[in-house]
Amino acid sequence: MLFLDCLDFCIRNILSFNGTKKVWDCMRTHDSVSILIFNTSRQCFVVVKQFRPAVYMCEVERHCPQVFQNQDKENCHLEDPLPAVVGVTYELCAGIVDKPDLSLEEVAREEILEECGYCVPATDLRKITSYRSGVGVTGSRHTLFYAEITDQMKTGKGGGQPEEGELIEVVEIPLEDSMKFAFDESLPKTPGVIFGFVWFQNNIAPKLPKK
Ligand SMILES: O=c1ccn([C@@H]2O[C@H](COP(=O)(O)OP(=O)(O)O[C@H]3O[C@H](CO)[C@@H](O)[C@H](O)[C@H]3O)[C@@H](O)[C@H]2O)c(=O)[nH]1
Ligand SMILES: [Mg+2]
Repeated sequence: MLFLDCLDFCIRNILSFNGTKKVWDCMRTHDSVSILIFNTSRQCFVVVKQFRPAVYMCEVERHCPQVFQNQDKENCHLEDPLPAVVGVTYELCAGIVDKPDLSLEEVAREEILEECGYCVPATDLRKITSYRSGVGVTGSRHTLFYAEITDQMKTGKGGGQPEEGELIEVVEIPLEDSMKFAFDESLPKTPGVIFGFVWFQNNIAPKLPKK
């Protein structure tokens, strides 16, 4: 049931390519936004750390493949479950687009406030680009924004909405460490973090005042 909470529904589609019928699992999901947040007061990125059930289950399969081999049997459970930390990833602040009356910028503004605690006017958000996420299964559209913040814009603690089951840790990555962080494979992260940090190096870093 854990996964079903995140989905509208899951269907098996029968498609036809060149006369050959194919069966494909698809999920219908909402579009989404994420925001590359840079704190100009302290020259650091603001990202979030979050437990992701899907990441956790991949780690369970990697470390304990027998769990999936026995999944049809009753009493299929791990004697010694992996710690939750194996399912925690570094991500950009992000949210699903599930309020039809809000613009993408307004959805992004709300997520920055809820998850990271900074109050940013929607008009200050700069669209970087949009792309297709999860092309194998969902194919939904993801729009990436850039926001600059200062310490003075902090109005709350962030952390997400616990009543919706969100448990989010806000993490700051100093600019000088960001490229090492991006390519350190021991720190699990989304492609959006890597792309965002590299985009910043190409588009924003050259214009920063020299120290
Ligand atoms: O760096 C990132 C960060 C997020 N995403 C995607 O962006 C989408 C939306 O982000 P998410 O943080 O999952 O959405 P929220 O709206 O913040 O939270 C939703 O998802 C949470 C986690 O499942 C639930 O707890 C909430 O109730 C539900 O509103 C998801 O598909 C993520 O995979 C990326 O592609 N790259
Ligand atoms: Mg989120």
